[in-house]
Amino acid sequence: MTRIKICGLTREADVDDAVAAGADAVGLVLYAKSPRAVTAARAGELARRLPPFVTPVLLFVNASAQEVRAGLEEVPMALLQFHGDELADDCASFGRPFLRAARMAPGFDLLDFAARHPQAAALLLDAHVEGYGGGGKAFDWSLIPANVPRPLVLSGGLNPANVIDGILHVRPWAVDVSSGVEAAKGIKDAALMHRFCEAVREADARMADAIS
Ligand SMILES: O=C(O)c1ccccc1N[C@@H]1O[C@H](COP(=O)(O)O)[C@@H](O)[C@H]1O
Repeated sequence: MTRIKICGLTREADVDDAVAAGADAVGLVLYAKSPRAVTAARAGELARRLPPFVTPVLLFVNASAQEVRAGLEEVPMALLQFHGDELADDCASFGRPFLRAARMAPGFDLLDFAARHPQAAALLLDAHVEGYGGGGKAFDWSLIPANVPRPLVLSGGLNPANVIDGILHVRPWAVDVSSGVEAAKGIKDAALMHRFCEAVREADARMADAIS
């Protein structure tokens, strides 16, 4: 079953709608330059709405250790997502599992990147965009080598219309979406979140059919 993360939530209603749609994880962006940025305190408020078995993810871009710790004080059980130029040892220094974003572009060596980030729980594959992420841009999935030795989270420009193809092509552990389920930057659309999650389940059903 492909796990689903919906990222960039800023409002209580969007958190509730993401959970109702079937999200396994919700992302809270602690990066001041993002249009989806929330403060650590706000991330705490939003994360405390989550029911059991839905994971809060705190997203950072080149944050200081102090900023990461401030986020963890508010959301102690968070999974971390490092989406900038962070060093491997720094990502691992908080004693929490983390996703390490790789910025996919022609010539990028994902196998080398995986080897340089051995402690990452999973590699999150995003398109190389200005501003680090959340750009709504897909990358060429054929750039992903076979046998990357880590669970993969496919992201970058996913939406209800292309996520089935993405899953069937990449077979990731999870998918992550932000722009593709928004009514406006930082404002999620409940119907699009539902359609996205339904599409993921459809992809899973097609993969199960192909096996049987
Ligand atoms: O969401 C943001 O604003 C953001 C800012 C800086 C780095 C990452 C960000 N979001 C992540 O970007 C990818 C792709 O998002 P999209 O679906 O293409 O909009 C996703 O992993 C978000 O978690």
